[in-house]
Amino acid sequence: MEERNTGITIEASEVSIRYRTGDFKDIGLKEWVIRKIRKDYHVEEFMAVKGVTFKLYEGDLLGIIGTNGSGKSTLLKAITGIMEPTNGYVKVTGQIAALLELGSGFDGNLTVKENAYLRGAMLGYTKSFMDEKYKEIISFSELDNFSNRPFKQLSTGMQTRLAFSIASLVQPEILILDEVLSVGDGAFQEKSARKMREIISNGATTILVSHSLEQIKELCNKILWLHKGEQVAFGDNVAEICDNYQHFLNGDVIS
Ligand SMILES: Nc1ncnc2c1ncn2[C@@H]1O[C@H](COP(=O)(O)OP(=O)(O)OP(=O)(O)O)[C@@H](O)[C@H]1O
Repeated sequence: MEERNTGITIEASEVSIRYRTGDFKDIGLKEWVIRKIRKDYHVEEFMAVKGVTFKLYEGDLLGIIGTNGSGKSTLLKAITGIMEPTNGYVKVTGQIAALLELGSGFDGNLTVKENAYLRGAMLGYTKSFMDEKYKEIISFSELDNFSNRPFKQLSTGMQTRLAFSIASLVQPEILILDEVLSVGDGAFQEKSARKMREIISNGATTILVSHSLEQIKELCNKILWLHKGEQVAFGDNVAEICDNYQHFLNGDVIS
């Protein structure tokens, strides 16, 4: 197949990501001194992602699958720039709207409205833009009656709806969603899937981490399967890779 070079929005090349635990900044000065004296100071290193390589083009919707701890969220952190790859590189062309850990970027004691503005500011939206869009956000997330309630009174599903509504408000060039669409109820899942399709049909590249193979098959045109940080498969044969993964989960032997 002819290689297209234009329109690449995300390129991951041999990306490996290492976590270090127990080092100085993790344990603090006092514990470090004690462990040094006891000759019990070790830094543990752990490769969470190992040599992942893929390219995405405008309009691609990549689904990432893999069992717990396979490195999906860690890879997203490298794509969004929260973490630097230890080896390899990630090149991103375009503005990213990412919905990673739920609740991060929210303050439980502030109201829903104040949190919407706070989150908006974190995504780079101005106050006047938020003034203009707030009604749309609150109505899309079906939280019209909760505007002045403290954020901590919202259920996890409600929090997700708010976060999704804010992140998807503008037309991002790249949309990254980590396990968030499964949290809302069925009706909201449908609505957010519709919204995602709208964003994608306008040319955005989307990455979706999901444990729902049905959702991946329905939405994605590309798929990446990670296992213990390794790339088991990447391609556009979404149904086939999902089936192989299902066999793997069932414990069947794959020929
Ligand atoms: N801050 C950290 N320090 C050390 N190890 C970490 C850290 N965060 C994650 N890990 C480890 O890295 C590996 C990959 O974690 P990651 O969260 O990327 O997996 P995941 O595929 O997103 O899992 P899940 O499906 O459970 O969300 C796991 O073994 C995890 O324990």
